[in-house]
Amino acid sequence: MQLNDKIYIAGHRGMVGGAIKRRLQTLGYNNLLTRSSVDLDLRNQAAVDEFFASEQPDYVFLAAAKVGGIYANNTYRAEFLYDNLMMEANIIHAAYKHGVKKLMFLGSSCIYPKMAPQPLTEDSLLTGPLEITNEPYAIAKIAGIKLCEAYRDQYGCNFISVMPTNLYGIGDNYHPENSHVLPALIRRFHEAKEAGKPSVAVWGSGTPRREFLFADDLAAACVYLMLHYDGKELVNIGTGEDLSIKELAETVKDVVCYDGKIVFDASKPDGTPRKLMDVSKLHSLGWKHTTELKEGLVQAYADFLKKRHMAVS
Ligand SMILES: NC(=O)C1=CN([C@@H]2O[C@H](COP(=O)(O)OP(=O)(O)OC[C@H]3O[C@@H](n4cnc5c(N)ncnc54)[C@H](OP(=O)(O)O)[C@@H]3O)[C@@H](O)[C@H]2O)C=CC1
Ligand SMILES: C[C@H]1O[C@H](OP(=O)(O)OP(=O)(O)OC[C@H]2O[C@@H](n3cnc4c(=O)[nH]c(N)nc43)[C@H](O)[C@@H]2O)[C@@H](O)[C@@H](O)C1=O
Repeated sequence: MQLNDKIYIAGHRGMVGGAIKRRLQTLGYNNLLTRSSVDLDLRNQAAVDEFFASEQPDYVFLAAAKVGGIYANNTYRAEFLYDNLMMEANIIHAAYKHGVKKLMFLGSSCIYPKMAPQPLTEDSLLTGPLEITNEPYAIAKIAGIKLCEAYRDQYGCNFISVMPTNLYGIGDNYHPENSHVLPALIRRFHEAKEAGKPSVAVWGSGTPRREFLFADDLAAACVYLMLHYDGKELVNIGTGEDLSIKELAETVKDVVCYDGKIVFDASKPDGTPRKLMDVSKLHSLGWKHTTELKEGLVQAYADFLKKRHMAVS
């Protein structure tokens, strides 16, 4: 990937797309192509084809998707399947049709079977049933992986697939119901502190375990792999360390400086008991994360406060 190559970041306004854009600019890649969903609805095949025909990107980071936490995935099941299938199919086909040199598809750790041996290796894909709460999203992501593989097999396309673990950081989604656990807890502990509430409810039992990677670290991994990896096989991207939801809640409580109690709401789903990624392949390719959870949480909370202040001013 040369500095003057035209690089399309699908989903540049999102947490991951924004981090990839920052990373590319830091490295001197300034021929960047972006469109918001208002200007280009990626579910519209004709619009996507026309966009690729007129813009002719050389590289594509496919970070656009319908994304959310366990409640959103389990509530908007049709949208998570349809929107993600349409976006990925349209972009992957247009990339082939219009001669894109290389495309990176972003999947997710939820593609692996609910009870697969931990840590999750890339070859455990399709070896068992999926977690029900995010099965539509997972099926869409698996289809994206298979599309990239099939276009490589039939047309020789250099399309690679990476599987990020749970992510957080600058520009995260803090929606009270639809967000992922980490941003949800930042917001809930902050609002409880502001309101002087005696306790904060955390969904589920607190026993599931999750791995969290700072989004700017993910972006660095994505650019690194776009530059150095051309294989057909998946690459997991994570930290290789996890913690329980209870431990996460206690850490967020400390970062936000909330002094009330934590209570667990058993009426909410736990989801997958654990999804720790095996990142030995990523490490063997020469990349390792640098931002540890506590440091990333401090940066994420600062970003949350900045955006909140901007929203009310
Ligand atoms: N967040 C996480 O924990 C994880 C995320 N991932 C993957 O990383 C990628 C990015 O996730 P993340 O940044 O968190 O998600 P965000 O929700 O922050 O961003 C999603 C982006 O997709 C765009 N988008 C959604 N629907 C459409 C549409 N119909 N047409 C055009 N653009 C659309 C949005 O554009 P706009 O803002 O213009 O509307 C937005 O910029 C996704 O592929 C996701 O599956 C993988 C693992 C974990
Ligand atoms: C990245 C991955 O992320 C999603 O999977 P998930 O990791 O299960 O999603 P989550 O972050 O929403 O929840 C993790 C855990 O956290 C607990 N939990 C506690 N309190 C809150 C809470 O307030 N909000 C949420 N959302 N969860 C909470 C919750 O009960 C569960 O045990 C996939 O849908 C899919 O998007 C995907 O690929």
